[in-house]
Amino acid sequence: MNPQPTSTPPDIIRAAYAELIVTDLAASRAFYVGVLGLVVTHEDDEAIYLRAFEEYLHHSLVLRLGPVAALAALAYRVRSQDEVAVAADYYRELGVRVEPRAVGATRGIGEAVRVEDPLGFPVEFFYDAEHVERFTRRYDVHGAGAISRLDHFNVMTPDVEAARAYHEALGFTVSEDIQDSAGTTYAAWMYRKPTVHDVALTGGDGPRMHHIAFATHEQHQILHICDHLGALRQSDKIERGPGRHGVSNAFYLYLRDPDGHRIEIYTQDYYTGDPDNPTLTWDVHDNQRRDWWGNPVVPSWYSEASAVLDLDGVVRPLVARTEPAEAAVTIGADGFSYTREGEPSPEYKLGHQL
Ligand SMILES: O=S(=O)(O)c1ccc(O)c(O)c1
Ligand SMILES: [Fe+2]
Repeated sequence: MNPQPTSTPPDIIRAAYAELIVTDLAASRAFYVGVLGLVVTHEDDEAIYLRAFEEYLHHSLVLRLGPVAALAALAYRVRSQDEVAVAADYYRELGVRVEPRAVGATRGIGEAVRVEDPLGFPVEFFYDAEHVERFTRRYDVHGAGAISRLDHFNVMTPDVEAARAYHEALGFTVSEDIQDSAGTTYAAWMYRKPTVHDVALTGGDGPRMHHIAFATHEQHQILHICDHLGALRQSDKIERGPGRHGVSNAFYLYLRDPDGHRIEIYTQDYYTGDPDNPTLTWDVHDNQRRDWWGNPVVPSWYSEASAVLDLDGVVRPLVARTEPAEAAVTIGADGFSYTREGEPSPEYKLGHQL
């Protein structure tokens, strides 16, 4: 693989949609439409095309029926239809698999290109897409848990530094990251749109999809989703949170869908659009980095993630992370995390699980 292509990278605007393989469309519909309130743009026996309320493109999420729950595509919108060809050339020079996609290969999407990126992820670049009704002001259909837009992808990959360099070459900028005193990077958040991230890199065995995140405008929408799941006696779909992130400052909730795909609902991160936006680096031992209130990260959040398909629909084999694992170093090996640097935290705030 050519690590540093000379050709121009595609001009990526934002993380736009994800395509997930689910094993039971009805169960998935009950979750994504019945609980999360996403709008159905189109549905048939094979797939459901969903959008968040502020999305005017055909969809923010495709749920496609299949035998194995997995990620089928992460799709970025580029600035013009010409940028699709730029993307194809860039990835051909990278020496990875490039598959042009005809108009309608994905319902509602025009001529596009899908690649197997250097990290092993199936990524689509598109511009032309069908415009549909934007439900921004359709308060008559917004539920109490109204989701406004897709915000970011979080991918699990063994070498975060290499993944960071690959995304920087694509024109992404790091807003925040987590490192240790030896310079190991455990996670990084990178953006094209002027918010904290379009993609986050989580160190771990990969390629795996850690989560897809949707944004709401306010905390009460996230709290309603929790209450709604409680009313359905489906509180087991709540994996982590609600809480306040240290990184990004967002108020967050992590859910697991009927297939175990992790979905984050997220609100109140911040603007990053000036050219000199400062990068914030967190110490991996800072107990407030992942939850500003110091609440522990549940072990499954570090260890579990969705399988990823190649462009033939085959699950990608995993590459093991060789650098230290965050879950091991924050409260394990050296036995400490801190709320205030230099002061030991009490056991109950170290996040040990019973
Ligand atoms: O848990 S972290 O505060 O590191 C975090 C920050 C932003 C995110 O989108 C996320 O998934 C996780
Ligand atoms: Fe996230």
